[in-house]
Amino acid sequence: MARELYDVTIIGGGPAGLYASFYSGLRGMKTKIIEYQNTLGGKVNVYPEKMIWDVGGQPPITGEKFIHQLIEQGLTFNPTVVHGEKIMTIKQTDDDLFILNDSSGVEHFSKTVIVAVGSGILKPQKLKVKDADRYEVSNLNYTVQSLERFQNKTVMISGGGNSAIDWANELEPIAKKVFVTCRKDHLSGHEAQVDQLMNSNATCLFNSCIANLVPCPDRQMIEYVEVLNQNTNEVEQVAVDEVIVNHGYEMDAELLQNSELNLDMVDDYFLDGNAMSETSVPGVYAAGDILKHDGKLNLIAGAFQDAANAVNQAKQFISPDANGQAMVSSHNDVFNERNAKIKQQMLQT
Ligand SMILES: Cc1cc2nc3c(=O)[nH]c(=O)nc-3n(C[C@H](O)[C@H](O)[C@H](O)COP(=O)(O)OP(=O)(O)OC[C@H]3O[C@@H](n4cnc5c(N)ncnc54)[C@H](O)[C@@H]3O)c2cc1C
Repeated sequence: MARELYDVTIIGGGPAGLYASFYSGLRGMKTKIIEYQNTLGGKVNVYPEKMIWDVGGQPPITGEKFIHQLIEQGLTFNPTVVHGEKIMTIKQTDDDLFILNDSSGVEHFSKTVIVAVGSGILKPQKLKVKDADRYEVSNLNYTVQSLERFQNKTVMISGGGNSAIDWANELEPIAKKVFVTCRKDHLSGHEAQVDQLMNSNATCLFNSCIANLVPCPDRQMIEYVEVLNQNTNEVEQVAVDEVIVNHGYEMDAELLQNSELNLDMVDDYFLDGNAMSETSVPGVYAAGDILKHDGKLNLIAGAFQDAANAVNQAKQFISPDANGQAMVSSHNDVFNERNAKIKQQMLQT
């Protein structure tokens, strides 16, 4: 089969990858996105019912609606989308093209690459307690797919980071009672969220962890959680309806470790880049959670800026005379026809 060459291939279809796809279309680049999951949206799929408040100009919106908007925008210029394939390696040819090998053995050819793999393939860190996996089909949760499930329930959340705090704050007003068990003597999250939680009716059990899950008589569900206080060695039994575990994600670093490129890394996982989204390999750019640089903003808003910078760099890598930045969208010819249509619709309503 003849190889089809793309200007840019984006690995990862989360917020960074989808915005990069929009922006590269805006810059007239032939674009492909390759996503391991069968759905786009990245990590936001972990929190479809959480309200997102901190994307500029965007009123509070659920994760699910936000994903729809991201996808609609990301596919504006009809990029090629490959679902359900994991990119295993990236290599560079003698004529300075990139070949990306996917898990089915297919090779993808590209002039530039944008790595937007976030925290890699999402694998939640499991609760390391005897028989925990048995309750994954009943009341042990690693994600919150529906708030309704927790309404008027007693919920034990294990974890002291941003995700655990976010879920505790989301669930506290609707649950009967929220407990948070945290190994440290403090919560490690954004100040406002920590303050909100500490001033709520949720009970935070510090210096403690889940030591044991006690099942109902039929052994199908967790009835009690045994919480161990690591300072006193006392064990408290808490009756629960649901348990949520937020111990972070295992980071799948295979792609960058297996690739035959001299990519500089941070902490053996992240790409050590700069504020222009460049990596140590010309032609390979990065955006979103995978990229570290001095001005990094670890939010969706930061992923968007990285993505636009990555695309602008990729454009100049291919065409050194191209502008360093795209024009603002209202001045961009590619939108003329679409703007006219939208204005016509506005006049008709
Ligand atoms: C519970 C929770 C709540 C959050 N709330 C907020 C919030 O309110 N506001 C905010 O701004 N941010 C929030 N965040 C952070 C935000 O979700 C991330 O910053 C954002 O998703 C990063 O986008 P990304 O595209 O870089 O990575 P991701 O969203 O992680 O997407 C990366 C994609 O790459 C794919 N991928 C990985 N490896 C490969 C491979 N080898 N081949 C093919 N595909 C691959 C993955 O499957 C994934 O779909 C929250 C995060 C969590 C966990």
